[in-house]
Amino acid sequence: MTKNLLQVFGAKWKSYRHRFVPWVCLNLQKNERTLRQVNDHSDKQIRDDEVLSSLARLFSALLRSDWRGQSENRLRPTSSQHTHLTTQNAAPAGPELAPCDTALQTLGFYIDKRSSSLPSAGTGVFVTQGHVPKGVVVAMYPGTIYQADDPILIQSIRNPFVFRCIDGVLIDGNDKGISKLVFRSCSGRDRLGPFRLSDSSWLTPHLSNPLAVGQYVNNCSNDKAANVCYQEFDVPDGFPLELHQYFPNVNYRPDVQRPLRCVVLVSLRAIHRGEELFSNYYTIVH
Ligand SMILES: C[S@@+](CC[C@H](N)C(=O)[O-])C[C@H]1O[C@@H](n2cnc3c(N)ncnc32)[C@H](O)[C@@H]1O
Repeated sequence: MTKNLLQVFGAKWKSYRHRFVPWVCLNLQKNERTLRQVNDHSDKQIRDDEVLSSLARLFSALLRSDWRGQSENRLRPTSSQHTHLTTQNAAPAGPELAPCDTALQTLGFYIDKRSSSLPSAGTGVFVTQGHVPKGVVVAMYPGTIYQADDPILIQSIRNPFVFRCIDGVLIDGNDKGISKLVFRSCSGRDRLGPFRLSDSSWLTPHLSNPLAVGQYVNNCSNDKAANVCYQEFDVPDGFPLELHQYFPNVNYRPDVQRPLRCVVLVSLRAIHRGEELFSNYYTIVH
């Protein structure tokens, strides 16, 4: 009986401790070494231009394979608009492919949510097809972007999916409840003519951008070392307009005078098919 109670308490504690401030502070000290190692090596695991070109390659492939798509009411530019805005990355329409197959073809791997390999950790993210090389973008952290002074109190209550960037910008990656409603509403609001500027399909079981599951990556432990790290970047003005529809992020405030903040997860080593992704919740490289 006492053993059972201890087991239940232990499981509850393991899933709650990441939100318990004294525990976080203790572990920040423990994790300083990891942070310094990353910073000593170079400020970022991979350069911003590598992140952007990898995303542009995937998004272009998704657009091509979804060109005649019947999957959802995604707005597409007319052919004349596309000719006008097209980039070197956006080649003509290709054969229709499911987004996961497009990811596999373009990046050489595919990730998906599954029951975690850690007891009591709920859902995690796994490499389900292919092989991830070291130093590539593996996943994106979807969600609504709140500037440091935006109101987020109600959305943050009992919400383990709020990600804090170094400069205080927050990303709410919760795909349920009020967070879901807020993302949908902001995503529907922000359009430029026929173009959607963000992707809300991560709130459904059918993802248009298969990388948008980064909020489900679990924290590393003594047995399971981190194999991915978070890396922040801002989307530059020159990013092709027609590809914005695959960014799983949207600003909460419509009048934000700064580029869209995004967070990607970058591989720290080669990751093989069947392995679960683990990050360090207290290490961000910006
Ligand atoms: C951002 S969510 C990750 C997704 C989560 N596993 C789920 O199923 O919703 C963070 C929560 O996952 C759980 N978690 C993450 N890493 C864990 C670990 N190493 N051990 C136990 N629980 C963990 C904790 O409940 C934490 O508050």
